[in-house]
Amino acid sequence: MPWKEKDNALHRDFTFADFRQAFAFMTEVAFAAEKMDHHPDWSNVYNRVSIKLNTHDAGNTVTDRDRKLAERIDGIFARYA
Ligand SMILES: C[C@H](O)[C@H](O)[C@H]1CNC2=NC(N)=NC(=O)C2=N1
Repeated sequence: MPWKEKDNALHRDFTFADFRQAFAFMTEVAFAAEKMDHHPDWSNVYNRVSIKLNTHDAGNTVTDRDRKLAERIDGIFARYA
């Protein structure tokens, strides 16, 4: 799973064919985040999405909730590759 753990967070960047694909991915991730009540710190520039995950309630450190959301994000991304 190509996430980098750095500065108490998981990081991964994603690239898509175009903006619409990137935004469709973000929409699916948003629903997964809502379902888990665990939300990403992310940015989007055209066809690129950068995601950072940590747990605010644990003092902005990496917890299993972040690892679980990262897995779900990878599963969603696999359908865009
Ligand atoms: C009130 C709400 O349930 C909490 O703020 C949830 C929401 N989403 C969250 N997302 C993340 N990344 N960390 C949290 O601690 C967290 N807590």
